[in-house]
Amino acid sequence: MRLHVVDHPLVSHKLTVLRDTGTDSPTFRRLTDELVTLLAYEATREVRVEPHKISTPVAPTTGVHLASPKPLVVPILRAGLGMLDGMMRLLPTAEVGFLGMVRNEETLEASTYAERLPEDLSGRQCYVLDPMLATGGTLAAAIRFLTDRGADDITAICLLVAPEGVANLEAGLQGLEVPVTVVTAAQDERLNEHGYIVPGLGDAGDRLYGLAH
Ligand SMILES: O=P(O)(O)OC[C@H]1O[C@H](OP(=O)(O)OP(=O)(O)O)[C@H](O)[C@@H]1O
Ligand SMILES: O=c1cc[nH]c(=O)[nH]1
Ligand SMILES: [Mg+2]
Repeated sequence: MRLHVVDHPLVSHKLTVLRDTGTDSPTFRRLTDELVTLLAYEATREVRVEPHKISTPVAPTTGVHLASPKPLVVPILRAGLGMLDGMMRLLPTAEVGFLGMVRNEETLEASTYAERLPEDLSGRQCYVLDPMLATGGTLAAAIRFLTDRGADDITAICLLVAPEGVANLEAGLQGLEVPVTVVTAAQDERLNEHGYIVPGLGDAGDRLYGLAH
């Protein structure tokens, strides 16, 4: 597994505002959207393209366009939904599949409550969207879903990751042939005793979609 921490002052600036307890839900949603677009630029560096002939007003030429089959974008509900528009801004013709997953806050085990993905993902590049990689249980389960259906290349975009979650994910993916990359704005210090990322930003789903404050 490859971990890519995007090192850019604008990413760090926006992330700092996002973390702040004083940032309200509308601002949190807007910053998430902006951050995802910046991360998506890095995450799509190896998106597959194929040659494409066009004519400019001056001359014929050969450029590229997205290869077929088109990439699949998979937001993990609920919090990953807040990342979808920022991703689709860069990949407007991608297909979108959905996974609904929730972590039990006592056991920290992830379970799946909704799934709407194409049956056959053979040869597909997949982009998984989830703001938080904490224990890594949710992302590991999502990646298994996709590879079980034939996905052959997976990139996850996470706003924040915890070192423990990265290590767990790496261990959980042992033996998997499919390349997996995680692109993130920051790797934080650790998890606390409740499985929350420290310093983190709190509960991403609540901050995106919970009661406004
Ligand atoms: O790495 P893990 O320890 O599995 O935790 C990370 C998961 O927890 C959060 O979702 P949550 O379960 O809170 O659901 P929500 O998006 O509906 O708030 C987050 O969006 C991740 O999906
Ligand atoms: O810090 C964390 C950990 C899991 N889920 C969140 O939303 N935040
Ligand atoms: Mg949550």
